[in-house]
Amino acid sequence: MGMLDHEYQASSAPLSTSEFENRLREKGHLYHIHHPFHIAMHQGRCSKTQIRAWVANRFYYQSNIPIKDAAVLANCMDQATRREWVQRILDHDGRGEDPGGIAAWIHLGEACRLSREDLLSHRYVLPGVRFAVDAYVNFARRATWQEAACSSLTEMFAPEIHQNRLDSWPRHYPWIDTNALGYFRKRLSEARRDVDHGLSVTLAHFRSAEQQRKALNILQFKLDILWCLLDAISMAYVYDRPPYHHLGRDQELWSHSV
Ligand SMILES: O=C(O)c1cc(C(=O)O)c2c(n1)C(=O)C(=O)c1cc(C(=O)O)[nH]c1-2
Repeated sequence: MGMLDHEYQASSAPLSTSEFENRLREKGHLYHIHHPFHIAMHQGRCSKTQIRAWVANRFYYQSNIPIKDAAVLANCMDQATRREWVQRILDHDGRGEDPGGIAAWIHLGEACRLSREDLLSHRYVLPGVRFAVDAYVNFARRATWQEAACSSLTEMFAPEIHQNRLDSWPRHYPWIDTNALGYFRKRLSEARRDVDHGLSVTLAHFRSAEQQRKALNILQFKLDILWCLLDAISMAYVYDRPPYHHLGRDQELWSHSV
């Protein structure tokens, strides 16, 4: 298992809270910010088709985050936690005057010349992306709410990736209206707030050495999901191996309706 070995070694002494937090944060070296597709995107090496493919596929993740958070609420008997957690659903679905994150992502899609219908139909969602995202939602359905809170902690590493996009996209992809990057701006503060809550739940709940190892493995599972998502996109749009490529294709984006 190479670099992951330490998570499986039996040890009975729990880490101190700060050591445990450090170990969770060290997982940042496996964040998808280091995936070759993301590096190419930040360096301006993505084609318009590759950007469109990423935006259309990532929309499936966006669409499922509120479903995932509703599953967390459904498993949580603690009213104080629900009061705080429900904000995550409102962040994405919006409320009152606030159109929310899903609407902001659709705006991004339209700026990339994808229609609302292209996004909402999920017609460009690759099977590998679907499976990875569904695994996250299904995990939140079956896990305890504290385990699900722990799985959201990849967001510790998200502000940096959103900031990178805000910094590099206007330079590299001037064909995308910068007003459409509002989603990334919005997430900078929302992700920090989510992490404060998710981290306090995780540090308080996972106390024994065994539980701490479990938490680290849950975080690894979530890192795997994000990494697999980009692997699926790379397979189709970098290596030109979309599903059923033996049939050939005559369109810009792979679509499940072919
Ligand atoms: O753009 C990204 O790289 C990225 C990563 C993640 C993440 O680390 O899970 C989230 C988001 N964005 C995001 O926008 C978002 O709303 C979000 C919610 C969650 C979660 O696990 O509850 N992760 C993420």
